[in-house]
Amino acid sequence: MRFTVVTAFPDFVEAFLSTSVIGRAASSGALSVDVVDLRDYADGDYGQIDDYVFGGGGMLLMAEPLGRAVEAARATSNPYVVYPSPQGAVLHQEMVETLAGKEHLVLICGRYEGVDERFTEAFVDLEVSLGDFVLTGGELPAMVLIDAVARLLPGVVGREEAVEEDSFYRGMLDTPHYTRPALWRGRPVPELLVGGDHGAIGRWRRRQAVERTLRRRPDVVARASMIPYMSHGAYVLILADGEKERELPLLSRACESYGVTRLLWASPSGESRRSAAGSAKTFPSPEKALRWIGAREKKAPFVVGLSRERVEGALHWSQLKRELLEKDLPLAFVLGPTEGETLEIERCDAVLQPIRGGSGDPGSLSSAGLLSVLLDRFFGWR
Ligand SMILES: C[S@@+](CC[C@H](N)C(=O)[O-])C[C@H]1O[C@@H](n2cnc3c(N)ncnc32)[C@H](O)[C@@H]1O
Repeated sequence: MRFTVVTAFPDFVEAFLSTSVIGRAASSGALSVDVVDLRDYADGDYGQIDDYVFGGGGMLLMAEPLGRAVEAARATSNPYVVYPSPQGAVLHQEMVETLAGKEHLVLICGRYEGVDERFTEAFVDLEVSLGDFVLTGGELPAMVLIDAVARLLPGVVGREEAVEEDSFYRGMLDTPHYTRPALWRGRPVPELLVGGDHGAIGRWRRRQAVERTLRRRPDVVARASMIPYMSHGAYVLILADGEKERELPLLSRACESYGVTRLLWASPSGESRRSAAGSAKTFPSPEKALRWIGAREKKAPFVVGLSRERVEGALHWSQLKRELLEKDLPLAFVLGPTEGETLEIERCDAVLQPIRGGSGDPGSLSSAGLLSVLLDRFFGWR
């Protein structure tokens, strides 16, 4: 992957490259960084790159030198141009992952009042902010972007799994970490971590990650997949009807894609539709299906109903997601019958608000469509 940093202060960026892990990765060839001096694209001997803001104010980087610098980068590739700016979208890990998929990033370092708006309109693909505060220049944000993107590239940081365990990689914050000594100023390391039971350590870490995310950044939970953090299985129970019977292969594929433990199929009328159920496990009634989950998990499942109609007390999915992570129980999503009959709410521990598209009509989505949206909200990650 290639980065081009366009800056009026190349020494600042060069110093970072000569000392950091990222700099070493650049010299080993894992990535390449060109630092471009904006003055090389200025007019005249003096190399003017900035001027006064029209209408009053401080200085601004001029559009022409910036435009020429990007055009020079474009002569060799088709780069994606990023302008770090306090007015951009606030940077987060998913954005970093998207940027890591580009072949060539050109990073434009603003200074003074920023850059001429016409340059942004004509050349910039994305404006990115580090947060709601103002720095003196874009060099630090450019270095932050290079660092965050580069550590996702193979061979840049030593142990690749470490990247996958970091905060936000799978949506949750990282677990707490400890090193020697095992007792420091009267504070011991959690005992389980010094024993060698890696299964128990894994479970403890996942639980810690969930608890600290719920405590510190509950907003992040909406973007995380629950599956890697659940101590029990996640089941989908379909209450059979004609539409779902036709859609069974799609329902089944959605469950597989999102890592559902088992798809269960129950006929509310009590008759067994074994022939229709395919890979799903068939039960003559929803109660029997839920009891089967309880016996398998050694704990009764938390039953969540999805209804197409508005039900009093129904929960928003993001609120329910936080509650489910807190409870850490086996989970059964129940997809109710399509028409007529409503899901028997008393069987459920919680009911979700209906999934609505822009038209506001949940009836226009197929059962497989509804299930996919539901699974993506709880088990997908962004
Ligand atoms: C002093 S700032 C300009 C601020 C600009 N007048 C404004 O209020 O939006 C100079 C440069 O620093 C960089 N910068 C400052 N704060 C930033 C932030 N929070 N995120 C990303 N870049 C930032 C930008 O490249 C910006 O052009």
